[in-house]
Amino acid sequence: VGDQTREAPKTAGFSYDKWEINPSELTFMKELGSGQFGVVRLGKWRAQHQVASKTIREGAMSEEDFIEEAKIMMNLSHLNLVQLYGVCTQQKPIYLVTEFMELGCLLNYLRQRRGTLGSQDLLGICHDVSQGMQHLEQNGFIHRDLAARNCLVNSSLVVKVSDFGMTRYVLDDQYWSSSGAKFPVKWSAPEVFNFCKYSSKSDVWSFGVLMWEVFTEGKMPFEHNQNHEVVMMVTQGHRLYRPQKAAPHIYSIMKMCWMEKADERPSFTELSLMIMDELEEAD
Ligand SMILES: CNC(=O)Nc1cc(-c2cccc(-n3cnc4cc(C(C)(C)C)ccc4c3=O)c2C)cn(C)c1=O
Repeated sequence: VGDQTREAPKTAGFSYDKWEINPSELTFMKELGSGQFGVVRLGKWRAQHQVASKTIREGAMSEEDFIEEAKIMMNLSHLNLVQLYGVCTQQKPIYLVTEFMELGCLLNYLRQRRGTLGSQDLLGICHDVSQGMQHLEQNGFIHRDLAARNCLVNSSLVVKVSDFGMTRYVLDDQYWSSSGAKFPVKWSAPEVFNFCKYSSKSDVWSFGVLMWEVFTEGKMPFEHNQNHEVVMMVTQGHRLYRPQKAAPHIYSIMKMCWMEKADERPSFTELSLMIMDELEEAD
């Protein structure tokens, strides 16, 4: 009975030996939106598993490099990382199949629920993200575009980090050149917007900005400033203000993430523990 009888591995992929998914076992339903690589749809695998499938628009991604990396990404499995289940590369366009997150992106979730979330809820969101990022850090994996827009929420209100490492495969140079209009300057550490020096410590800087997004319930960082002004302000030592919903202790965690020197910023392991302490303290 083919691989039906062989239990699929508990880890990421559906298929047994390869990380290829047989497209004939996928059915597509409603469109979820479109991102950097193209349209994303809700789908079903073997008629019962809900999945998200990302169609990769021609010319949007350096596909060979990605397919090489995909095997590694599929081994990154954690409760707070959106699981990559497999790829369909035997036809054009190729598509990626991932875990489906019912409530969509964290940024919209925060904006839609503005005023309804207590600081414990907000802290719980930050803890989820720090746990996922700790797993990436432990595996020497850098996200490069951590922000509330790149996190997703499921129906159990678990927050997961999405599209980690994917910026390396974006072909749109408006996106990845630091002077490009789409470059995420407001989430970037100084060593990133100056020298494109990425590390887990530059992800920590972005995590501090994500905490600020969470505690402002989805505000745009430096909302009255353009990217080039933010580069100057941050270089001169200016930082985002304390959100009203963030107690001084919480704000001090954000500020640690924004230390100018990367090695003075905490690790995700330390961040996770500090946030856990704040969560328990309030209980
Ligand atoms: C209602 N539920 C849902 O909508 N659920 C879901 C929505 C999306 C979704 C829908 C449209 C666009 C994008 N999207 C957004 N930003 C992206 C950013 C990048 C980088 C490279 C710039 C970081 C790459 C791809 C994307 C991308 O595909 C996503 C993640 C993905 N998943 C798994 C869901 O469960």
